[in-house]
Amino acid sequence: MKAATAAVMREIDRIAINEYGIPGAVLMENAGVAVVRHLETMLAPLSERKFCILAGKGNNGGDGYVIARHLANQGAKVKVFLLGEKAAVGGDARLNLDIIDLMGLDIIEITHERVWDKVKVTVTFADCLIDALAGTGFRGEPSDDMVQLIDMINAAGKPVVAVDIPSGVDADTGRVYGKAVQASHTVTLGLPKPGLFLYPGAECAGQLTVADIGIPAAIVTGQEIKQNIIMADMIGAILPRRSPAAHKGENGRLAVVAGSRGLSGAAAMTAAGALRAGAGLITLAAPASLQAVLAVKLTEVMTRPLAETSAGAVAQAAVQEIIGLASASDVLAIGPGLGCEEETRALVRAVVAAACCPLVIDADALNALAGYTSILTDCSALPVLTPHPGEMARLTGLSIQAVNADRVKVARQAAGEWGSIVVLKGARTVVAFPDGEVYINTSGNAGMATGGTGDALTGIIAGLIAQGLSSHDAAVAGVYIHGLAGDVAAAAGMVGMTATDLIKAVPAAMYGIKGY
Ligand SMILES: NC(=O)C1=CN([C@@H]2O[C@H](COP(=O)(O)OP(=O)(O)OC[C@H]3O[C@@H](n4cnc5c(N)ncnc54)[C@H](O)[C@@H]3O)[C@@H](O)[C@H]2O)[C@H](O)CC1
Ligand SMILES: [K+]
Repeated sequence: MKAATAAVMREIDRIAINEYGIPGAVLMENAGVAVVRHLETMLAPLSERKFCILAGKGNNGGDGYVIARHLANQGAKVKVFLLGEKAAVGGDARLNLDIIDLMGLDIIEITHERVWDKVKVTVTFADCLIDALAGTGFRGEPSDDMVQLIDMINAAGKPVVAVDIPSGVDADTGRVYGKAVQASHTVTLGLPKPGLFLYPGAECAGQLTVADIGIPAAIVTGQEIKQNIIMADMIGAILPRRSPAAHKGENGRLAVVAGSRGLSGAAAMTAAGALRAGAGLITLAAPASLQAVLAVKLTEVMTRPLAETSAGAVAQAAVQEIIGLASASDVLAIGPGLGCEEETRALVRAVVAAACCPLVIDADALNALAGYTSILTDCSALPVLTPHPGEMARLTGLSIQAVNADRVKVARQAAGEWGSIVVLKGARTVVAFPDGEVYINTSGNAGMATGGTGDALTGIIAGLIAQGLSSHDAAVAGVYIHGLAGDVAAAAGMVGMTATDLIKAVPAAMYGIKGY
């Protein structure tokens, strides 16, 4: 599903109005009617309900006046509070404000202190609050009076339906600079906005509905929209159907270079993730002293002992063997549990520079690339990097806070600079491509915030590449399947679920998407 930033939505709006001749008031009418239809599904019969509509001075408020008119026509009790003066409202919003004024609806301007008591009483006795304070036009920190109103809405304990986006949430980034409305439902207009899927905005949106407001489809398809939301149907179309006559050699050869003394689990989970994602033949190359334990842990995986340092990490002497293994493989996953010895880091850089198969680079291999990202642009196939925010901070020189403040922007910039696919992990993983295309994941849960889930993701993405998916499709499908497997595992209890539980749930997640 495509998602529109505020600027893209404005442009789509502009084309609909100026080039197709659809009056802005018609779009606003459609927007308001779409919200009322949603209210009917929630609160019928509307004639028995009391609504409090909190409107701003912009077009989001305009949608609110349309909603007020239709609710009043259906016999509902409606009070409208306007955050500002009527005189400050212009354009299509003014048109609709004037109509409800003529209808005799109660419109109260919040312009002086005395009004606040009235707001409080209305909010307290309403069955539902409509948040039409601000939408895509909202910028920065909310003003003091908006904060006061947001606090009142959030404290009311009532159903709150946000029009387009909860007020206070940045439509592009999901950032909340001060306070934001905590909606129970959001009806977003035309196209969903990225900020509804990225935290903390995603948490403010509640149950999300995308409403058609009559924008010609050709306008949307004609736009170069680079932001996408990953949903199950998209992944269903990506995943190949396995031939009934398939044999293991057709499902790809995959090599994993991972592990060091004390970190054998990371290596095992990467290989197991690939196995459960359906890879045909997997070779796990790890320091020689780990081979015996890994062979016992992973019955179906072949193991390859590598030369090791005195501390039990992969030694420089293993470089040719790994490059040879990569040549005989469809994909190489490298990094989990490799440790932080300088010798191993140099080896990682040598392998990344020389390997001629697609790479999935994670964990300690990413740390090895800090300061050396120029190697990535010379890789023969577009490498997939899977940093968590800490690794991303190390690679970019930004703070973790700065990475998380605008995950889409940071991932996109890195993907462009490094000529790589960047999978920035975390709640709502972002997948970014060098051409600026971005995918935001929607599956997964907080139970996945536990050791080993990142290793599993590396294995899953590599396992999909092994089966013939492009690195592009494997990255997008991999993050969704990984999150969905987490959701399947969490059904038996979210807190305390392990990466191994997630890995075991990968086949069920894929079955849910594709039916195999
Ligand atoms: N998607 C569409 O095609 C349509 C969208 N519609 C609705 O219009 C809004 C966007 O309207 P716009 O006039 O551009 O801005 P907003 O109403 O979202 O916001 C302006 C409003 O907010 C106030 N404001 C902005 N920042 C702050 C702040 N930091 N603190 C306090 N107040 C702030 C500003 O003063 C204005 O009052 C879109 O979301 C849809 O809901 C159309 O109705 C139909 C077509
Ligand atoms: K809103």
